[in-house]
Amino acid sequence: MAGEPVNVNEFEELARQVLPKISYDFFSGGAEDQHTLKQNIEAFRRITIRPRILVDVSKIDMSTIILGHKTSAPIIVAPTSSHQLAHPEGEVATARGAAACNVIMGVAFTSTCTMEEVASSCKAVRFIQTFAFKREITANMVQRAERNGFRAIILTADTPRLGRKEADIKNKMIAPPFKNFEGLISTVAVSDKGSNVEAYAAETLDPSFCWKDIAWLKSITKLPILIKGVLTGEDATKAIEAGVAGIIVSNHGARQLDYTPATISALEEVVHAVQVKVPVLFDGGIRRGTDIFKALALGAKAVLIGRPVIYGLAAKGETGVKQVIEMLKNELEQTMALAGCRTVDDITRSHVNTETERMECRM
Ligand SMILES: Cc1cc2nc3c(=O)[nH]c(=O)nc-3n(C[C@H](O)[C@H](O)[C@H](O)COP(=O)(O)O)c2cc1C
Ligand SMILES: CC(C)CC(=O)C(=O)O
Repeated sequence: MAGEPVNVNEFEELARQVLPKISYDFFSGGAEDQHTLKQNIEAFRRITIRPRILVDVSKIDMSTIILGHKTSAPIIVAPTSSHQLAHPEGEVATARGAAACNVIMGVAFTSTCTMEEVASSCKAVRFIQTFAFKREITANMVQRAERNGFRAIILTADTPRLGRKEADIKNKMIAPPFKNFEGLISTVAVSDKGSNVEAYAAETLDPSFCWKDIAWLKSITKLPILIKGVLTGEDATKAIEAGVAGIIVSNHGARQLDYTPATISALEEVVHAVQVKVPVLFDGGIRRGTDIFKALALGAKAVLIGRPVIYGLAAKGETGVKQVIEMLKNELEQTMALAGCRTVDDITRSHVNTETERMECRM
């Protein structure tokens, strides 16, 4: 690619050039046929924007408040693992990039820098992400999150076991050391059969964890809990009953169950079930400011960005993370101006048309 990247897709190309194939495959891949992986992006293309003209857009304000924290834009860095496979400074560089843009940083417990290292590296508002781990691991995570100033817990609930990413199996992907587990689990044996990430999962996850166990998690922490991986109205209702502080509509970047819907197609069902009782956040396939605009129009309070941030990190470290977030912010600002929305609250359902409305027009 000639010259500097002008959009986040071009950062993916830069990352592909600098990363070893095994790492690029790990970051970019999805489960099995990767049908949902493609749909997460394709489904955005089927939504059109209904702009309004002659609105005073001389000043655009993208700021918003998420769980009481003011951010410069409705953008959160999604919790993703293994950042040192992308860049030696790992999650510390990512968090600094997020802090520079004044957006919230999601830190995966399966990070390659420790929670403590990330916490002391920058002033970003940080949320810690955990899986349904065995209880002793969760209890340790909660204590450390509270001690280190994390502001919320993201419970990723779509992973009772690991999705099958066939590229990782073929490549015999070796997970980097997940330092937060030190002292909590025995050293994970390297499997010669395929990805050793599975060995980690088997040793740490508790597949019997279910809705009633959220009461236990709530009993051991004062931090608000966001539940990540909700794709249906039924589960959104259960999440509200369980008393979560927010819901993240996500299919884990299409890395868990293939043939789940594109997340943007599942968003409205969840938003309707939630009835504004808690904020609904969204991730999966956001590559443009127009995608953020569409997700907000369909009811999301903010979006999480996964792979583009990793690609920025791989290409240029902290600077790349910052550039990716700034690009998305600039594109959102441009979209808001051209669609006639001065603030994020001005973006409404009537600013987009989905396939459903287009079908109705034809009838
Ligand atoms: C390489 C990679 C690692 C991930 N690791 C985690 C993780 O540790 N915990 C988690 O909840 N989600 C994880 N995710 C999912 C992201 O949080 C997010 O849901 C997804 O990346 C959003 O889709 P996008 O990549 O299209 O933006 C991971 C995603 C990727 C691509
Ligand atoms: C270590 C893995 C379980 C991280 C993850 O969630 C993923 O790779 O999708």
